[in-house]
Amino acid sequence: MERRRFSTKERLSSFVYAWAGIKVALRTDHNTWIHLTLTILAFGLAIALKIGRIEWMALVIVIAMVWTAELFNTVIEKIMDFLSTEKHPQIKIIKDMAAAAVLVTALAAVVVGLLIFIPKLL
Ligand SMILES: Nc1ncnc2c1ncn2[C@@H]1O[C@H](COP(=O)(O)OP(=O)(O)OP(=O)(O)O)[C@@H](O)[C@H]1O
Repeated sequence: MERRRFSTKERLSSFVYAWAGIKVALRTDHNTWIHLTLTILAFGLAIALKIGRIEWMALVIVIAMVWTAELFNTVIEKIMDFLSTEKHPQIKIIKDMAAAAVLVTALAAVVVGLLIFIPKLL
C-alpha cells in the first residue's frame, strides 16, 4: 500500500466534506428536520433546567447516537436507490432494518430525556 505524507490541508478538507454531507442530509432527508428541532428543544430545556455534567453527557451521547443512526440510515437508503430503482423484497428488508436502528436509538433518547427532565419538572 502506498504511504502518503500527512497533509493538514487534506485533513481539513475532510471536515468540509463531512459538513457537506450534513447539508445534503438536511436537504434530502426530512427526518433530520425533526431531529434538529428536537435537538434544539432538548438543549434549550437542558440549559433552562440547569442539568448536571453527567446528565449533559448522557444527553449528548444519546442525541449523537440518533443523528449517527439517521445519517447511516440515509446512506443505506441512497446506496440501495443507487443500486436499483426496482422494488425488491431484499431492499425492503435492508431499508426497514436501517430504519429500525434509528427507532432503537430514538427510543433510548426518549427514555434518557424523560429520566433527566421529568424529576426537574415535578
Ligand atoms: N426498492 C424498494 N423495494 C422494496 N421496498 C422498498 C424499496 N424502496 C423503499 N421500500 C420500502 O419503503 C420504505 C420507505 O423507503 P424510502 O426509501 O422511501 O425511505 P424514506 O421514506 O425516505 O424513509 P425514512 O423515513 O427512513 O427516511 C422502506 O423502509 C421500505 O419498506
